[in-house]
Amino acid sequence: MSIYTTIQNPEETRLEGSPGSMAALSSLSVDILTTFASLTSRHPTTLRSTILPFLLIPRRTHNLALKTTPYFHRRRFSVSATATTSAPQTDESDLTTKIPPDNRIPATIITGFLGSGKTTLLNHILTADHGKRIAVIENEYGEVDIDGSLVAAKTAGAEDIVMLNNGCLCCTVRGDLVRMIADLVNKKKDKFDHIVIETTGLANPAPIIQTFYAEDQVFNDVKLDGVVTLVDAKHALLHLDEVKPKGVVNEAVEQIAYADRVIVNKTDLVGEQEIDSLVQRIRNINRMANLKRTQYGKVDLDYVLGIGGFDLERLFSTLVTSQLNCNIWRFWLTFANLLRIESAVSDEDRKEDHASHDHDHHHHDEHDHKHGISLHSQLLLNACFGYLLCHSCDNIMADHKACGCYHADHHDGHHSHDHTHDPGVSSVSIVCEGSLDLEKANIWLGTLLMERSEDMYRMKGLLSVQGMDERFVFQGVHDIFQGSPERLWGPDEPRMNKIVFIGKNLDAQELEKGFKACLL
Ligand SMILES: Nc1nc2c(ncn2[C@@H]2O[C@H](COP(=O)(O)OP(=O)(O)OP(=O)(O)O)[C@@H](O)[C@H]2O)c(=O)[nH]1
Repeated sequence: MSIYTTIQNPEETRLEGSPGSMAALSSLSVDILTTFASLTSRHPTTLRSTILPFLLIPRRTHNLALKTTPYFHRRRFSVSATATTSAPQTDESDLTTKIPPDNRIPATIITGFLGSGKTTLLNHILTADHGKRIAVIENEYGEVDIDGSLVAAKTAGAEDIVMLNNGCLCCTVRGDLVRMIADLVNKKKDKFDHIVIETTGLANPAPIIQTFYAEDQVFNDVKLDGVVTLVDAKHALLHLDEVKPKGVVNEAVEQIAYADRVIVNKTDLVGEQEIDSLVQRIRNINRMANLKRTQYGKVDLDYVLGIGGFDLERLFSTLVTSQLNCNIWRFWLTFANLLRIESAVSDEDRKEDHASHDHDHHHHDEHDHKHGISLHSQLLLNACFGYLLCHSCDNIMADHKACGCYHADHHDGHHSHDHTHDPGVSSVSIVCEGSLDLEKANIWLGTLLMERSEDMYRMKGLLSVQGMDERFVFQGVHDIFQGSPERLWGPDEPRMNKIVFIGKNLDAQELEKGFKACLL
């Protein structure tokens, strides 16, 4: 039998053609979800082509300002279900046992603000003894590839390292990511068991996550396993507290909001109290992710790989299990609520509300906070159901143009994505031959950072230093910088300097002039 329902409002759900008794409704809801869950896991494509298409087609209708209007699209849900009202469901029903395994390749997204320790964690994963064959996709913000060579140099573990340097994964090179994953799968499927994607430090993870559900080429072969977010214990608050202009995304907040696992890294650089207040701040943004404190990204690998954070089976079985005793009205209500993607990101009121909660639960912070469905799962449903969240105005809409805040600059065809990065933040890359006078370079950098360390988010370079046979790796995050010799220069290798600065209001000419003045 078919059930048709129109969701108008979470408080006002109407059923048509359904049996009248609550008991019947209750078992029906289970049947619907069983069907849904098994279809989801067994035939991801089938699910999308038989059920979701009905739901996927975005309609240019209303502008849904969730904060002010508790209104949802009128959307006709059609779900086929065998309404076996005679077989009563029990609380012990274990729906997950009916779900066959999902054999798609798992993918992990490593994200975190600039310099938080993503590459350090990646190297830890790649050099650890886990028996997994890992393909790596690296995305760098600057035009010059520094991380790629640092990862490649240190690892024997990676099956494949592919670089995406010509833009940010969350916007301009999303298409490249899709092609790259499709390429990896088509040509080397049997050569790796896991894909790890390191985003730039300025990536907004939401559109990257959506790629895993919106693109058939990816969805059919790869499943998103989890989002791991690194947080720099010393500098994170600086970025989390930064007030951005309306419509500009705060990437540091977004990265935490979408995490399954948060790693508070660099705890050696700060005291316990600072870490505690940072953890509290993180909890205000994301109460559901697991959290660990570390140095140099040293975490157990099962904390970051094989998380199962985005399993559709898990999501739907959570829904089912939580609804076993409830009637179908409540089921739809829950479902409707899931579509209500609430931006944890800029809701200062909620932050206040949870401050006391976080304080009370302080000692449990780093353990289990899974009392609900996480933001990424909401995003998953969001992706499945064809809604988009506009970060410019916090509206949910069926397509970009349906958003009331439609602006050509961020919704146009060339640069269409649902967020805008801070235009004041940019990168300056310098590539030049020659050898550096290390002492001069030290003085220049020291002065630069004394004057501008807040604005200087990240510096990294592969340098040729006078009198040194090795490449010199230079790393800087705000006021902390360090350098060390790496591998030997090759006999025929030109001694090129490559250095990238990322920060706010950077003056490219001034930086280039300063750097070149340190060359001999
Ligand atoms: N003191 C300290 N330094 C760390 C720790 N983890 C990483 N670092 C250093 O921090 C710097 C940045 O680390 P990366 O791993 O390159 O950071 P990232 O997030 O990949 O940087 P981007 O890709 O540029 O955003 C490097 O110099 C690391 O050695 C830590 O726990 N403590």
